[in-house]
Amino acid sequence: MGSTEYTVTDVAQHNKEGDVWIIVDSRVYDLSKFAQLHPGGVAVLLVDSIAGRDATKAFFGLHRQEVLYRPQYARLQIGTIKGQKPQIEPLAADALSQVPYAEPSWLMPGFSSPYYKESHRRFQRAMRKLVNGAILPEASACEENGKRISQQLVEKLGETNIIGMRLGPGKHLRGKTLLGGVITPEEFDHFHELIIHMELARCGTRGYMDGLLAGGVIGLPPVLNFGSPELQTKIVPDILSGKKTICLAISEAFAGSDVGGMQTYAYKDENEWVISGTKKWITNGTFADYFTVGCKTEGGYTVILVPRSDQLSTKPIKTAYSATAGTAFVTFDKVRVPLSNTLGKEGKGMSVILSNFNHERWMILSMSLSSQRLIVEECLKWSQQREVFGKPLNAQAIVRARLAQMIARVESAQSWLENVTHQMNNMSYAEQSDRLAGTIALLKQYVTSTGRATAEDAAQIFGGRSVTQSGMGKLVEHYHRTSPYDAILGGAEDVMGDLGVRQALKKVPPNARL
Ligand code: HEM
Repeated sequence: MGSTEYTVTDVAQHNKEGDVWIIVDSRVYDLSKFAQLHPGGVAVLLVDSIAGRDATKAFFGLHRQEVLYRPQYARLQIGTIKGQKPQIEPLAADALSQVPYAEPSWLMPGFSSPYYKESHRRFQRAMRKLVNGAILPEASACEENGKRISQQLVEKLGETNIIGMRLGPGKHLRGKTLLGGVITPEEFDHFHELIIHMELARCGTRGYMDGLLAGGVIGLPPVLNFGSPELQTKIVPDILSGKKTICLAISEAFAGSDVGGMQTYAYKDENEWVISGTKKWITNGTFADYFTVGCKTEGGYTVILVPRSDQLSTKPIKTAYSATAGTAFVTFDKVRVPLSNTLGKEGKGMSVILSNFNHERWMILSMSLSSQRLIVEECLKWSQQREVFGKPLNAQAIVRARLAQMIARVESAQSWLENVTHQMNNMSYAEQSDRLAGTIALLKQYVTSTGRATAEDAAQIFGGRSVTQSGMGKLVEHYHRTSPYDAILGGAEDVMGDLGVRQALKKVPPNARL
């Protein structure tokens, strides 16, 4: 990157084929050789309004600013315009977006919140820095190439105790150093956990977010809540440190939201379970070392912890999102595990499975909402920088009307989510199962259905750019393609709505009358 200072007149001399300079945001670029390689073609760079001119507006109408920071393009900069300073700079790794509604209100200057304390602010800053520095680059690469999360990053998640924190507060965090010591285990609550989920989702890489050990967030709690102390001592430390991974295996081709339809069967042989059957859509299943498996057993259902073995095989399932999630079809062929691997009481597995759903759904909807907010930010920025019919896109009333709906959706869901999170902080696990299952189901339905409405609005605002996987609309394309996942995983949207209402109806007093 050159540091020479030029005048606008100097740049204007370089305005023909083989000798093209342009200005973008006070930086001078020599495109003479690059023009022939330009992905947008050479001709667009040679027109009178571009070659030798300030092309800032044209550039930002067609490219994301990150293009300028890619090393192969950054070196095209030969200097700057004398007396001018760049106005468009990348944000620092821990910085907050200044775009209204791009951050939840508790992070916006001048706003306060009854829920968040100083420890949450410290934690949020550290988490954002970690996500932008250590996670986002790998997330973007893996989302595209389909490779699983690197072992190096898994271990970093272990070392910072993010793996443990994503399970929520509890004794598994005792004595641990959280995110380099930025907060103590005693301070850690569900709002810190919410921050982790929401910061991670800002990567805008839905498949990778599942690949980032989401299987453990749903597969390990049954071990922590229902496994014997001996079993916990044997497997939990390795999982929390990132040496081993675990996933949850409940759904089957025979049973999705109707969990009771599962056919994977376990019978007892002396002091072992013998398990046969199949599981489908198992997140992280392609690489997990342990499987928390829902089985039909004599007289009911039982949840059993199953280590990977020769009798357990996994194969990848191709899905609409990235293979980095490790979505698997799992086959159990007379797999034998000790009876001591039972999680909870034999025959009482359904309550283990159902109570586990609340935290899973809360995590999914938190991440889904954060992804939705990212799309609101994309649309606010784009509607400002994109000019159509000689005016910014947001000069159109219909665009502003869509933005109004989008903002209202994320803000209302955020308030509801923070209320639910506050309740989680003040209820035991059993109380949450009893009192929050319906509310969380309704909130999940709300977030995922509004998410798809937002995806549609964003697609209209981005037009053709919303259907290409690179360029200006890449996050919108991704969200539009992957947001329906959240409406299915952890319980289909329609079932969520129904569950929420049925739970409420159960509690309508029999003597209630108008
Ligand atoms: C520093 C100067 C420039 C660099 C490094 C650059 C680089 C790129 C890259 C990498 C793409 C592929 C799409 C993407 O990744 O976003 C692209 C596309 C494009 N560029 Fe440039 N470009 C530059 C300047 C310009 C200018 C001044 C124009 C003015 C008209 C222009 C017009 C286009 C067009 C029309 C496309 C295709 C956009 C699309 O498919 O939606 N580029 N450019």
